[in-house]
Amino acid sequence: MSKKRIVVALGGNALQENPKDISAEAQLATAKETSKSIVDLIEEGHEITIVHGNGPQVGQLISVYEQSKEVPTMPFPECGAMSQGYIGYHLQQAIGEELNKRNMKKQVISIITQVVVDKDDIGFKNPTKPVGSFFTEEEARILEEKGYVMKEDAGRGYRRVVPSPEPIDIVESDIIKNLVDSGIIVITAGGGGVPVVLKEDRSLEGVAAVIDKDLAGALVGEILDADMLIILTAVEKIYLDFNKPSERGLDKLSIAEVEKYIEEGHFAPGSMLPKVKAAAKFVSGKKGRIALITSLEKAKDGIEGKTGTIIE
Ligand SMILES: Nc1ncnc2c1ncn2[C@@H]1O[C@H](COP(=O)(O)OP(=O)(O)O)[C@@H](O)[C@H]1O
Ligand SMILES: NC(=O)OP(=O)(O)O
Repeated sequence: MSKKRIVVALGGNALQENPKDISAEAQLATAKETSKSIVDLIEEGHEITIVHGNGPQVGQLISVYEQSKEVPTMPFPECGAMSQGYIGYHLQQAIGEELNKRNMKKQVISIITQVVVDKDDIGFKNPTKPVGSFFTEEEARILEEKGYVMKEDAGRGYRRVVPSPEPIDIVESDIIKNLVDSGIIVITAGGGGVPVVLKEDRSLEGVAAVIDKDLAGALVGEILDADMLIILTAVEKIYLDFNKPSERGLDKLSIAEVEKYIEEGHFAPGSMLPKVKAAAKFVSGKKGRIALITSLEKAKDGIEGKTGTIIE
Protein backbone atom coordinates (compact mmCIF):
# COMPACT_ATOMS: atom_id res chain seq x y z
CA MET A 1 0.00 0.00 0.00
CA SER A 2 1.50 3.34 -1.07
CA LYS A 3 2.14 5.99 1.60
CA LYS A 4 -0.55 8.61 1.59
CA ARG A 5 -1.12 12.11 2.94
CA ILE A 6 -4.34 11.61 4.88
CA VAL A 7 -6.67 13.87 6.84
CA VAL A 8 -8.53 11.88 9.51
CA ALA A 9 -11.76 13.37 10.87
CA LEU A 10 -12.57 11.84 14.25
CA GLY A 11 -16.23 11.48 15.21
CA GLY A 12 -17.92 11.71 18.59
CA ASN A 13 -17.35 8.09 19.59
CA ALA A 14 -13.57 8.58 19.25
CA LEU A 15 -13.76 10.97 22.23
CA GLN A 16 -16.91 10.27 24.25
CA GLU A 17 -17.49 6.56 23.75
CA ASN A 18 -20.31 6.46 26.27
CA PRO A 19 -22.48 9.59 25.86
CA LYS A 20 -23.63 9.16 29.48
CA ASP A 21 -20.08 9.49 30.84
CA ILE A 22 -18.84 12.92 29.78
CA SER A 23 -16.13 13.18 32.45
CA ALA A 24 -12.61 14.31 31.53
CA GLU A 25 -11.26 10.95 32.78
CA ALA A 26 -13.55 9.00 30.43
CA GLN A 27 -12.67 11.24 27.48
CA LEU A 28 -8.93 10.86 28.07
CA ALA A 29 -9.30 7.08 28.38
CA THR A 30 -11.23 7.01 25.08
CA ALA A 31 -8.62 9.27 23.43
CA LYS A 32 -5.97 6.73 24.49
CA GLU A 33 -7.90 3.91 22.77
CA THR A 34 -8.45 6.10 19.69
CA SER A 35 -4.73 6.87 19.53
CA LYS A 36 -3.93 3.21 18.95
CA SER A 37 -5.87 3.24 15.65
CA ILE A 38 -4.31 6.59 14.66
CA VAL A 39 -0.76 5.47 15.43
CA ASP A 40 -1.39 2.21 13.51
CA LEU A 41 -1.87 4.39 10.41
CA ILE A 42 1.24 6.45 11.19
CA GLU A 43 3.21 3.23 11.67
CA GLU A 44 2.14 2.16 8.17
CA GLY A 45 4.02 5.24 6.93
CA HIS A 46 1.04 7.47 6.18
CA GLU A 47 1.25 11.20 6.87
CA ILE A 48 -1.67 11.83 9.22
CA THR A 49 -3.36 15.13 10.10
CA ILE A 50 -6.24 15.02 12.57
CA VAL A 51 -9.48 16.97 12.71
CA HIS A 52 -11.96 16.16 15.48
CA GLY A 53 -15.53 16.92 16.49
CA ASN A 54 -16.70 18.93 19.50
CA GLY A 55 -20.50 18.78 19.25
CA PRO A 56 -21.13 17.16 22.64
CA GLN A 57 -18.35 19.08 24.40
CA VAL A 58 -19.12 22.59 23.10
CA GLY A 59 -22.82 22.14 23.90
CA GLN A 60 -21.99 20.94 27.40
CA LEU A 61 -19.65 23.88 28.02
CA ILE A 62 -22.24 26.39 26.80
CA SER A 63 -24.98 24.98 28.99
CA VAL A 64 -22.75 24.95 32.09
CA TYR A 65 -22.02 28.66 31.61
CA GLU A 66 -25.66 29.43 30.80
CA GLN A 67 -26.82 27.74 34.00
CA SER A 68 -24.15 29.23 36.27
CA LYS A 69 -25.23 32.03 38.58
CA GLU A 70 -21.63 32.88 39.51
CA VAL A 71 -19.94 33.54 36.18
CA PRO A 72 -21.13 35.44 33.08
CA THR A 73 -22.24 33.41 30.05
CA MET A 74 -19.32 32.49 27.83
CA PRO A 75 -19.87 33.23 24.12
CA PHE A 76 -19.95 30.39 21.56
CA PRO A 77 -16.58 31.08 19.90
CA GLU A 78 -14.84 31.08 23.29
CA CYS A 79 -16.54 27.78 24.20
CA GLY A 80 -15.45 26.44 20.81
CA ALA A 81 -11.86 27.46 21.52
CA MET A 82 -12.02 25.89 25.00
CA SER A 83 -13.30 22.63 23.54
CA GLN A 84 -10.52 22.67 20.91
CA GLY A 85 -8.03 23.25 23.70
CA TYR A 86 -9.01 20.43 26.02
CA ILE A 87 -9.83 17.89 23.32
CA GLY A 88 -6.55 18.77 21.56
CA TYR A 89 -4.73 18.32 24.87
CA HIS A 90 -6.24 14.85 25.38
CA LEU A 91 -5.44 13.71 21.83
CA GLN A 92 -1.97 15.28 21.88
CA GLN A 93 -1.10 13.54 25.14
CA ALA A 94 -2.65 10.21 24.11
CA ILE A 95 -1.02 10.12 20.65
CA GLY A 96 2.32 11.26 22.12
CA GLU A 97 2.23 8.40 24.65
CA GLU A 98 1.29 5.84 22.00
CA LEU A 99 4.17 7.01 19.78
CA ASN A 100 6.56 6.74 22.73
CA LYS A 101 5.35 3.22 23.57
CA ARG A 102 6.20 2.16 20.03
CA ASN A 103 9.55 4.01 20.06
CA MET A 104 8.44 6.22 17.22
CA LYS A 105 10.24 9.56 17.06
CA LYS A 106 7.36 11.59 15.60
CA GLN A 107 6.07 14.78 17.24
CA VAL A 108 2.43 15.78 17.70
CA ILE A 109 0.89 19.21 18.27
CA SER A 110 -2.61 20.64 18.39
CA ILE A 111 -3.36 24.10 17.06
CA ILE A 112 -6.12 26.45 18.09
CA THR A 113 -7.57 27.03 14.64
CA GLN A 114 -9.76 29.86 13.39
CA VAL A 115 -11.94 29.10 10.39
CA VAL A 116 -13.37 31.89 8.27
CA VAL A 117 -17.09 31.80 7.45
CA ASP A 118 -19.37 34.16 5.51
CA LYS A 119 -21.38 36.43 7.81
CA ASP A 120 -24.32 36.06 5.38
CA ASP A 121 -24.12 32.25 5.25
CA ILE A 122 -27.61 30.77 5.03
CA GLY A 123 -26.67 28.49 7.97
CA PHE A 124 -27.09 31.43 10.39
CA LYS A 125 -30.82 31.55 9.59
CA ASN A 126 -31.43 27.80 9.83
CA PRO A 127 -29.76 26.03 12.79
CA THR A 128 -28.82 22.43 11.83
CA LYS A 129 -25.83 21.42 13.96
CA PRO A 130 -26.70 19.20 16.94
CA VAL A 131 -24.62 20.01 20.04
CA GLY A 132 -24.51 18.92 23.67
CA SER A 133 -26.20 15.95 25.27
CA PHE A 134 -29.22 13.93 24.13
CA PHE A 135 -32.66 14.58 25.66
CA THR A 136 -36.04 12.86 25.69
CA GLU A 137 -38.90 14.48 23.77
CA GLU A 138 -40.41 15.72 27.04
CA GLU A 139 -37.12 17.30 28.17
CA ALA A 140 -36.72 18.83 24.70
CA ARG A 141 -40.10 20.57 24.94
CA ILE A 142 -39.07 22.19 28.27
CA LEU A 143 -35.80 23.40 26.72
CA GLU A 144 -37.71 24.79 23.74
CA GLU A 145 -39.74 26.90 26.15
CA LYS A 146 -36.42 28.39 27.34
CA GLY A 147 -35.71 29.44 23.74
CA TYR A 148 -33.48 26.61 22.50
CA VAL A 149 -34.03 25.11 19.05
CA MET A 150 -34.29 21.34 19.57
CA LYS A 151 -34.30 18.65 16.87
CA GLU A 152 -34.42 14.87 16.75
CA ASP A 153 -30.94 13.50 15.93
CA ALA A 154 -30.89 10.39 13.69
CA GLY A 155 -33.14 8.30 15.97
CA ARG A 156 -30.90 8.87 19.02
CA GLY A 157 -32.90 11.46 20.94
CA TYR A 158 -33.32 15.24 20.91
CA ARG A 159 -30.45 17.74 20.88
CA ARG A 160 -30.05 21.47 20.78
CA VAL A 161 -29.21 22.69 17.28
CA VAL A 162 -27.14 25.77 16.42
CA PRO A 163 -26.11 27.52 13.17
CA SER A 164 -23.42 25.77 11.16
CA PRO A 165 -21.99 27.95 8.37
CA GLU A 166 -19.72 26.49 5.68
CA PRO A 167 -15.97 26.76 6.31
CA ILE A 168 -14.31 28.98 3.69
CA ASP A 169 -10.69 29.39 4.77
CA ILE A 170 -8.32 28.63 7.63
CA VAL A 171 -6.49 31.56 9.22
CA GLU A 172 -3.55 29.36 10.30
CA SER A 173 -3.32 27.44 6.99
CA ASP A 174 0.35 28.32 6.25
CA ILE A 175 1.46 27.23 9.73
CA ILE A 176 -0.45 23.95 9.41
CA LYS A 177 1.06 23.25 5.99
CA ASN A 178 4.60 24.02 7.20
CA LEU A 179 4.23 21.72 10.21
CA VAL A 180 2.76 18.85 8.15
CA ASP A 181 5.46 19.30 5.47
CA SER A 182 8.11 18.96 8.17
CA GLY A 183 6.68 15.61 9.34
CA ILE A 184 4.78 16.76 12.43
CA ILE A 185 1.41 15.19 13.28
CA VAL A 186 -0.98 18.11 13.48
CA ILE A 187 -4.34 18.20 15.26
CA THR A 188 -6.21 21.11 13.68
CA ALA A 189 -9.65 22.61 13.02
CA GLY A 190 -10.96 20.83 16.11
CA GLY A 191 -14.74 21.13 16.28
CA GLY A 192 -14.59 22.46 12.74
CA GLY A 193 -12.47 25.39 13.96
CA VAL A 194 -13.52 28.51 15.85
CA PRO A 195 -15.85 30.28 13.38
CA VAL A 196 -14.71 33.81 12.59
CA VAL A 197 -15.79 36.46 10.09
CA LEU A 198 -13.41 38.79 8.33
CA LYS A 199 -14.39 42.40 8.92
CA GLU A 200 -13.88 45.32 6.52
CA ASP A 201 -10.80 46.48 8.45
CA ARG A 202 -9.35 42.92 8.00
CA SER A 203 -9.78 42.10 11.70
CA LEU A 204 -11.43 38.84 12.78
CA GLU A 205 -14.51 38.39 14.92
CA GLY A 206 -15.76 35.13 16.44
CA VAL A 207 -19.37 34.23 15.67
CA ALA A 208 -21.98 32.11 17.45
CA ALA A 209 -21.95 28.89 15.46
CA VAL A 210 -20.38 25.44 15.27
CA ILE A 211 -18.76 24.43 11.99
CA ASP A 212 -19.13 20.85 10.84
CA LYS A 213 -15.79 19.13 11.44
CA ASP A 214 -16.13 16.86 8.38
CA LEU A 215 -16.51 19.89 6.10
CA ALA A 216 -13.57 21.50 7.91
CA GLY A 217 -11.66 18.23 7.36
CA ALA A 218 -12.35 18.48 3.62
CA LEU A 219 -10.97 22.04 3.69
CA VAL A 220 -7.84 20.94 5.60
CA GLY A 221 -7.45 18.20 2.97
CA GLU A 222 -7.70 20.81 0.21
CA ILE A 223 -5.13 23.09 1.89
CA LEU A 224 -2.70 20.19 2.41
CA ASP A 225 -3.44 18.74 -1.04
CA ALA A 226 -4.09 15.43 0.72
CA ASP A 227 -4.62 12.14 -1.12
CA MET A 228 -7.31 10.92 1.18
CA LEU A 229 -9.95 12.08 3.66
CA ILE A 230 -10.97 9.45 6.20
CA ILE A 231 -14.11 10.14 8.20
CA LEU A 232 -14.23 7.89 11.25
CA THR A 233 -17.58 7.50 12.96
CA ALA A 234 -19.71 4.92 14.78
CA VAL A 235 -20.76 2.94 11.67
CA GLU A 236 -18.60 0.68 9.49
CA LYS A 237 -20.28 1.76 6.26
CA ILE A 238 -22.81 4.14 4.78
CA TYR A 239 -26.19 2.46 4.43
CA LEU A 240 -29.17 2.95 2.16
CA ASP A 241 -32.46 2.73 4.08
CA PHE A 242 -30.43 3.12 7.29
CA ASN A 243 -32.13 1.49 10.32
CA LYS A 244 -34.87 -0.06 8.17
CA PRO A 245 -35.36 -3.79 7.43
CA SER A 246 -34.20 -3.08 3.85
CA GLU A 247 -30.91 -1.48 5.10
CA ARG A 248 -27.90 -2.28 2.88
CA GLY A 249 -24.27 -1.19 3.14
CA LEU A 250 -22.43 0.61 0.36
CA ASP A 251 -18.84 -0.32 -0.57
CA LYS A 252 -18.25 2.34 -3.18
CA LEU A 253 -19.96 5.55 -4.25
CA SER A 254 -19.40 7.92 -7.15
CA ILE A 255 -20.18 11.63 -6.83
CA ALA A 256 -23.25 11.12 -9.05
CA GLU A 257 -24.50 8.38 -6.71
CA VAL A 258 -23.87 10.58 -3.65
CA GLU A 259 -26.05 13.28 -5.24
CA LYS A 260 -28.77 10.78 -6.16
CA TYR A 261 -28.92 9.26 -2.67
CA ILE A 262 -28.91 12.71 -1.02
CA GLU A 263 -31.87 13.60 -3.24
CA GLU A 264 -33.63 10.39 -2.17
CA GLY A 265 -33.13 11.33 1.51
CA HIS A 266 -30.92 8.40 2.62
CA PHE A 267 -28.62 10.49 4.82
CA ALA A 268 -29.83 12.14 8.02
CA PRO A 269 -29.15 15.92 8.23
CA GLY A 270 -26.82 16.76 11.12
CA SER A 271 -25.20 13.28 11.06
CA MET A 272 -24.47 11.35 7.83
CA LEU A 273 -25.48 14.09 5.37
CA PRO A 274 -22.58 16.47 6.18
CA LYS A 275 -20.17 13.51 6.02
CA VAL A 276 -21.14 12.49 2.49
CA LYS A 277 -21.19 16.15 1.43
CA ALA A 278 -17.69 16.66 2.88
CA ALA A 279 -16.41 13.48 1.21
CA ALA A 280 -17.89 14.52 -2.15
CA LYS A 281 -16.47 18.03 -1.84
CA PHE A 282 -12.96 16.76 -1.10
CA VAL A 283 -13.02 14.17 -3.89
CA SER A 284 -14.39 16.66 -6.46
CA GLY A 285 -11.48 19.04 -5.77
CA LYS A 286 -8.87 17.01 -7.69
CA LYS A 287 -8.68 13.85 -9.79
CA GLY A 288 -7.35 10.80 -7.93
CA ARG A 289 -8.51 11.83 -4.46
CA ILE A 290 -10.53 9.38 -2.41
CA ALA A 291 -12.60 9.59 0.73
CA LEU A 292 -13.38 6.75 3.11
CA ILE A 293 -16.17 6.62 5.66
CA THR A 294 -15.86 3.87 8.24
CA SER A 295 -15.52 3.19 11.96
CA LEU A 296 -12.44 3.92 14.04
CA GLU A 297 -11.80 0.20 14.64
CA LYS A 298 -11.92 -0.51 10.90
CA ALA A 299 -9.70 2.39 9.76
CA LYS A 300 -6.73 0.19 8.86
CA ASP A 301 -8.88 -2.37 7.01
CA GLY A 302 -10.71 0.48 5.29
CA ILE A 303 -7.48 1.96 3.89
CA GLU A 304 -6.62 -1.49 2.57
CA GLY A 305 -9.99 -1.60 0.78
CA LYS A 306 -11.38 -4.40 2.96
CA THR A 307 -14.34 -2.49 4.38
CA GLY A 308 -15.96 0.93 4.76
CA THR A 309 -17.50 3.06 2.04
CA ILE A 310 -15.16 4.61 -0.53
CA ILE A 311 -16.20 7.77 -2.36
CA GLU A 312 -14.22 8.39 -5.51
N1 LIG B 1 -27.42 6.48 5.76
C1 LIG B 1 -26.72 6.32 6.87
N2 LIG B 1 -25.74 5.38 6.94
C2 LIG B 1 -25.03 5.22 8.08
N3 LIG B 1 -25.23 5.95 9.20
C3 LIG B 1 -26.18 6.91 9.19
C4 LIG B 1 -26.97 7.13 8.03
N4 LIG B 1 -27.84 8.14 8.30
C5 LIG B 1 -27.60 8.52 9.56
N5 LIG B 1 -26.61 7.78 10.11
C6 LIG B 1 -26.13 7.99 11.49
O1 LIG B 1 -25.07 8.93 11.40
C7 LIG B 1 -24.17 8.65 12.48
C8 LIG B 1 -22.87 9.40 12.25
O2 LIG B 1 -23.10 10.77 12.49
P1 LIG B 1 -22.63 11.46 13.86
O3 LIG B 1 -22.94 10.58 15.03
O4 LIG B 1 -23.17 12.83 13.85
O5 LIG B 1 -21.10 11.49 13.59
P2 LIG B 1 -19.79 11.71 14.43
O6 LIG B 1 -19.16 10.34 14.48
O7 LIG B 1 -19.02 12.66 13.59
O8 LIG B 1 -20.14 12.25 15.79
C9 LIG B 1 -24.10 7.15 12.46
O9 LIG B 1 -23.58 6.62 13.65
C10 LIG B 1 -25.55 6.78 12.21
O10 LIG B 1 -26.24 6.67 13.46
N1 LIG C 1 -18.07 20.32 15.16
C1 LIG C 1 -18.53 19.07 14.87
O1 LIG C 1 -18.82 18.72 13.73
O2 LIG C 1 -18.65 18.23 15.97
P1 LIG C 1 -19.27 16.77 16.00
O3 LIG C 1 -18.58 15.97 14.93
O4 LIG C 1 -18.96 16.25 17.38
O5 LIG C 1 -20.74 16.89 15.74
